[in-house]
Parts: sequence; C-alpha cells; structure tokens
Amino acid sequence: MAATQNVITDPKSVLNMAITVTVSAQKLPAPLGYISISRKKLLQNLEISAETRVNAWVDSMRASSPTHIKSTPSLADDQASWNLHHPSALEMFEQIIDASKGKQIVMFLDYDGTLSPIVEDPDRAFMSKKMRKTVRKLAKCFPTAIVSGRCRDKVYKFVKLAELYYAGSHGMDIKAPEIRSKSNRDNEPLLFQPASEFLPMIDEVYRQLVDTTKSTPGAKVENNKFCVSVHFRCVNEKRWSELAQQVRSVLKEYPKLRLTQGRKVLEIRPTIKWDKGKALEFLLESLGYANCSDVFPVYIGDDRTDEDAFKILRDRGQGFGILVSKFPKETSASYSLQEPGEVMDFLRRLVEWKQLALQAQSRM
Ligand SMILES: O=P(O)(O)OC[C@H]1O[C@H](O[C@H]2O[C@H](CO)[C@@H](O)[C@H](O)[C@H]2O)[C@H](O)[C@@H](O)[C@@H]1O
Repeated sequence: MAATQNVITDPKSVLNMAITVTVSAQKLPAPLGYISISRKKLLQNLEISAETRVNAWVDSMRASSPTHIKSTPSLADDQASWNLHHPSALEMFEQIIDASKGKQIVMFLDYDGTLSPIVEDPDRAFMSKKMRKTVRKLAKCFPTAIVSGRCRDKVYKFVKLAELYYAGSHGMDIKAPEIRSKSNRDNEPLLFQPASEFLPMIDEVYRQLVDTTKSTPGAKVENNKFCVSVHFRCVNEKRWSELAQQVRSVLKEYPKLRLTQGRKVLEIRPTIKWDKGKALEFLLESLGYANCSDVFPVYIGDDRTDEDAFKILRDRGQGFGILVSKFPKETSASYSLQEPGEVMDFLRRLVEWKQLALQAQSRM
C-alpha cells in the first residue's frame, strides 16, 4: 500500500524536464551530435512521458481503492501484525488517558470517513444526530477543530456546530469559532487563508474540469474553494484511465497546481507548502499552545491527506494520531478505529472521562 500522502508531481514539470534534456543535447559539439533528437522523436518521447504519468495515476487510483481485497491467510497475518502496531484506540483508552495526564487535550477531527460514513454522493455525506451531539459535548470539554478537504462553508453546513474551529480546503481556510469562549471573547476574529491568490485559478480549473470530464459517466467535480475534487467512486474502473487523461490534459496548463489523492478522489490544489499538518500547527499556535509541552493534540482521520497531521504529531512527540480504517495501511498514526461508529464511541468515552474528572475536582 502506498506510503503517506500520495503527491503526484505536476505533469508539466516532466515535460519541461524532457525539453531541457533535449535542448542541452542539441547544444553539444559535433562528435556528440548523434545525441540530438529529432522533433518527431521529441514529440514521441513527450507522449510516452505523459502516458507513463497517466498510468502512474491510474495505478495509484487502484492502490487507493481497496475494492478487490480478498480474505487470504497472509492477509489475516498482515491484519494481525498491523493491529499490533496500531492498536484500537478504544482498547487502549486507559493508556491514552494516562499519557495525557496533566496536559490539555486538543481535538482535531477530519470529516468524511471519520465523522460521517463514506457514501456515493459527496453532497449527501450527512453526519448523524448522535455524532453531532457527541461532538458538541466534546467541544465543551476540549478545544475542537474540524480539518477537512472540503470547502469550509460546506463542511460547516454538515456539522452545524458554531463552537468549533474549522479548517477547510485541506487547511487552507481556517476560521475560529463564531461562539467565543470567555477567554477569547476580546480577540480579533481569526480567518487564515494562505492560498487566497489561487482563487481565480481554482475557479477556472474547476470550470474546465467540469467541461472536460462530462463525457465520463459517473465523474463528479466538486469545487472546494481553494482546491478541487474529481470523484471517481461512481466511474467504471475501465474508464479511470480516460478520466486521468482528461484531468491531466487540464492540469498540464497549470504548473502551480498539484494533484494528490484521497478515497476514490483526485484532489487538485495549489503547490504552496500548506497541508493538514501545517493547519494543525497553526491552530495549536492560535490557541496559545505553540511552544507548550503540556498540550496533548489528538488527530482522528481516515485519509492520505490526514497523514501530514499524523506525521507532525509523531515528529513533535506530542499527542497522537488515530487512523480510521478497516484495512491495514501504512500510516504515521499510533492507533486505529475501524469506522465512524467507533470514532463516536471513542469521543463519548473522552467526554465521560473528562466529566468524571471535573466532578472529582469539584468535590476536592
Ligand atoms: O478531508 P476530508 O473531510 O476527509 O475530505 C476529503 C474528501 O472528502 C469527500 O470525499 C470523500 O467522501 C465522499 C462522501 O462520503 C465520497 O463520495 C468520496 O468518494 C470520498 O473521497 C469530499 O467530497 C471531497 O471533496 C474531499 O476532498
């Protein structure tokens, strides 16, 4: 399985590289003239590079779509060994609480596949009422942020909780809660959008992608404000290569955009060095925990893009990541939960533990 977040490099850079090599060869002195490549050959080479690139995308699309997994004894072994290295956060609850003693827990939650189950239609990925109630209680106990690939407004419409921090567009659109706590009531309202200069480009690419992919049945393009998603969950696997080719044909004109991959989705975003991990650090800083050793961030997510946040926590040696997955995956998360139902159970236990701790304190 692919390692951390699968960044697919800009196809244009591959083309540029091919051109650079050819031009340098043509400048060589006569004895080495045989290296010079004819225009026809150059075009052929460029076509091969482009085809290789599209094939790599399709391989990656297949690798990230565990629909063909058959249960075999070796798979069962892999699962057992993975569970050993990434035990269930529910089973390890007491140990997790022990590790957080004396520290401020801060919660970071991905949305799709973490708080809501994965469904075919991205516009119908609703969160259950029970989950919303749980997250509301959680936010009363700990500072809580939603960190999503989606457009911030859209994820807010699903979650509907004004007391949370929201980081939309993979962390490129961060906003503090509308309901301010007593301690931060006087602060300036926080809005951070490090990719705002890309807005017109993203709009343009969105429109082009809608147009270019409309001949592929099942393809769906979603405008996530600072990034765009091209969904292939409902596209017949035989047509994934065609879809990848269509996306490539649009992206090759935009070297300032890059492609990453999520669960049956190609995600197009600015090349700026900003991701969910950077958003996590930014939020910790905004909350006043930049250089604190007594903070305990917990990040729960299911996707490759969440790996950036898991990695930051691992590198900082603070708190931990929890990967939501039924299947073994290479991850920097420390623990696992199988699906959103288990996420809700884990969050409930955190709330219950905190409420009991507060009651015990008030009796002292
Ligand atoms: O960071 P996230 O909140 O996990 O957002 C990542 C993508 O989530 C959404 O797509 C995923 O969920 C859909 C609904 O369940 C599903 O149909 C799709 O196959 C998944 O990839 C969202 O629609 C995308 O825009 C986000 O990039």
